[in-house]
Amino acid sequence: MMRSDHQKLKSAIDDNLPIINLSSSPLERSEVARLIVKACEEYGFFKVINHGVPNHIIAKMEEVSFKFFNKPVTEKQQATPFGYGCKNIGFNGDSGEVEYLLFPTKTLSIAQAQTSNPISIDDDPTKFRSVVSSYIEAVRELACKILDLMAEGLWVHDKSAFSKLIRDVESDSVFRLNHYPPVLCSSSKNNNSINGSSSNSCKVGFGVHSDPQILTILRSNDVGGLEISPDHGVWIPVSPDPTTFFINVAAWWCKVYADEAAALAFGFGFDDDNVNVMTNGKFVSVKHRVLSNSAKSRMSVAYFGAPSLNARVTTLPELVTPTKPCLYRPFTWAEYKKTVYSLRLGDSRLEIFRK
Ligand SMILES: C=C1C[C@]23C[C@@]1(O)CC[C@H]2[C@@]12CC[C@H](O)[C@@](C)(C(=O)O1)[C@H]2[C@@H]3C(=O)O
Ligand SMILES: O=C(O)CCC(=O)C(=O)O
Ligand SMILES: [Fe+2]
Repeated sequence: MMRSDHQKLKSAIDDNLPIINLSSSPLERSEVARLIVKACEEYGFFKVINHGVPNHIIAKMEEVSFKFFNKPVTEKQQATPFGYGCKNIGFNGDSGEVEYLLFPTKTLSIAQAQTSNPISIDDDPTKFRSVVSSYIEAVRELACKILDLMAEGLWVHDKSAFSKLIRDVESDSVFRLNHYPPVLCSSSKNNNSINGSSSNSCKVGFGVHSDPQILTILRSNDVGGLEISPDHGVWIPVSPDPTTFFINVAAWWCKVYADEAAALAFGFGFDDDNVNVMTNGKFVSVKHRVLSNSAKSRMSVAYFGAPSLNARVTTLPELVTPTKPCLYRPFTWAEYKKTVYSLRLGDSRLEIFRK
């Protein structure tokens, strides 16, 4: 990372995370778009206020999550076609002090169709589905609003170029409810602690990773634990704020769209001193993790907006010039996803797609 970038980051950290106010007037829209792009450049992570998601939808979502995680394990395991998991994350040996419900958003329509096979997820199964459907619809709108502003801030010709990927009916978006039960921090050596050392260390709820989709819309209850690492070796605790949403930008999207978009928009070249995955396009995808709380349960809800499996991800034509060629070969979301799911949480995934 260049020295000036490093300093910029440090001063921004002291001022806390970027906060984007989405209730701006039409006149302020271009300024909001600029601030979003700046936040993506410096952190790949920001929080939004005045987001427009109705409080009652958020409150109901929290209520049904709480109710679900309070059920006996055997009941939670029967929550088909929704995928319940406990401690094991993914298929390659990652684990954490977390239980979760994870499913593609399309599952809801499948569940709707399976009326003969009721889902034991709520005393009233239709309530769970309708609460989750309304929540997903609302956060998808929020994601689209943000993606449109990003396109605007990057001077991309087609302002809906990004949002239309997740509006697609075949979108491969994913929804996840996480519950981190209270776990005592250990003062002895522990295999599942942050560093495995003998210091007073907290257990890992969700290990270090970056999210693979286009954009993540994350909300939690008022219990902390989430930490982000905008700079190697630096971990910043994110104060919980249940009235807001936290936004995470994914790495592949940054590379295929934003590398050149951001470079052109901000006058940075690809031949800067440190041409690498994270800084190449000046957008970053933040590494994050969750540490368990020793006294309270953390609950989080994440919507991971993704394109359809066969969406071909290429650089937008207006952003390619003879002197700013595309650095990565085009790939489909299916190809990228397959790679991601064959790897561990913290593994790096993008080099495979370099030209
Ligand atoms: C270990 C893994 C879990 C994960 C798939 C992966 O192979 C690597 C990425 C992980 C992640 C992180 C963000 C989301 O929570 C998630 C659903 C995703 O799309 O990628 C998870 C995957 C998972 O839990 O299955
Ligand atoms: O629980 C959280 O705050 C973060 C969860 C997360 O990073 C994820 O589900 O990918
Ligand atoms: Fe994540």
